[in-house]
Amino acid sequence: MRETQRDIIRALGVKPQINAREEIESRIQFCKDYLRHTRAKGFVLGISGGQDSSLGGRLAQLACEQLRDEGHDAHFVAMRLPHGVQHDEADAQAALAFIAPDETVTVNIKGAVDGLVSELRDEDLSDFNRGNVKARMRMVAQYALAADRGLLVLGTDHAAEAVTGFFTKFGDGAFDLTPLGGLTKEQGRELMRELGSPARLYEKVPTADLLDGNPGRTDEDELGVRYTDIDTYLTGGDVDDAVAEIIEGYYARSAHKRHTPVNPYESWWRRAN
Ligand SMILES: Nc1ncnc2c1ncn2[C@@H]1O[C@H](COP(=O)(O)OP(=O)(O)OC[C@H]2O[C@@H]([n+]3cccc(C(=O)O)c3)[C@H](O)[C@@H]2O)[C@@H](O)[C@H]1O
Ligand SMILES: Nc1ncnc2c1ncn2[C@@H]1O[C@H](COP(=O)(O)OP(=O)(O)OP(=O)(O)O)[C@@H](O)[C@H]1O
Ligand SMILES: [Mg+2]
Repeated sequence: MRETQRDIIRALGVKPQINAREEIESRIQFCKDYLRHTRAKGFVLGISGGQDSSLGGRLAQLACEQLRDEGHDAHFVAMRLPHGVQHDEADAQAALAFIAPDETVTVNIKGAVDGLVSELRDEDLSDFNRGNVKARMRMVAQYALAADRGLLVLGTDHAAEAVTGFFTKFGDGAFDLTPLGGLTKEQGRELMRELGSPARLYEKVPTADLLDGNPGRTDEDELGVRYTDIDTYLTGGDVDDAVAEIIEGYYARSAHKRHTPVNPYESWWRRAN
């Protein structure tokens, strides 16, 4: 195994193999423990129709149900946050049916995104940068609801995204806790199967779906590397040197996304590439 590969695996806490049932139970327990520790009243999470939020949402719903059975207050709010009309709304509805959340709240973020972009008076804001505004607007919506209801905001960050920094800083990268930390994409899929999810939710091609000009653009197309290769790398397997170098390049460039913002007392960034 490459030395950098070993360091990354350790830093992200990836296990080469998992027992899906045990992972489900420990991650639900983590959500329950954290909620009780903070005395918050439950969780909120944006539900897109993709694998990650379907998994995170179902784990959160199960955690809240178990807490209620144990006599505690706990409530899960699934947030639908379409930008206008979502091309794969049917998948989002299938995700909601699978999660069976205590409550669903829908906020169309398009008006807020358009309003902000027009106030910026930057006619040339690229589709790419506008996409990151969408991800941050979803964060704003979730935190507004969380504050109003005394909830915590869940994230869906996991090892296969953390390694490349493939998330919007302070957008979907902003959350109070993520139950999926350390998992590869395939391990997430194993948990979905174990939870009895419909196949369409975990067989769906991953997409950030942030571009007006290219709806449903696949993550793999944008990244230039396949999740199967990222997963192989993260579980200690061999990938082509060229692939490993792409992954390690992403990891180095995105270090700032895996740290709290720097201040004059910090020096980690001086040792980073
Ligand atoms: N070295 C450094 N130290 C501290 N801060 C640094 C920095 N370099 C950039 N920055 C800051 O970071 C900003 C760039 O980061 P960011 O705003 O995140 O933007 P960026 O990384 O350029 O774009 C986000 C990427 O994540 C993908 N994404 C987003 C959302 C969801 C998903 C998904 O999988 O569903 C994927 C998206 O498709 C895109 O490729 C810069 O504008 C700058 O403010
Ligand atoms: N249209 C949307 N409605 C609600 N939440 C969204 C939407 N798009 C993105 N999100 C939120 O942003 C998170 C990051 O998106 P990401 O694409 O990584 O996850 P996903 O869509 O759940 O799964 P996948 O990565 O397989 O597409 C989602 O997990 C979800 O919480
Ligand atoms: Mg997605």
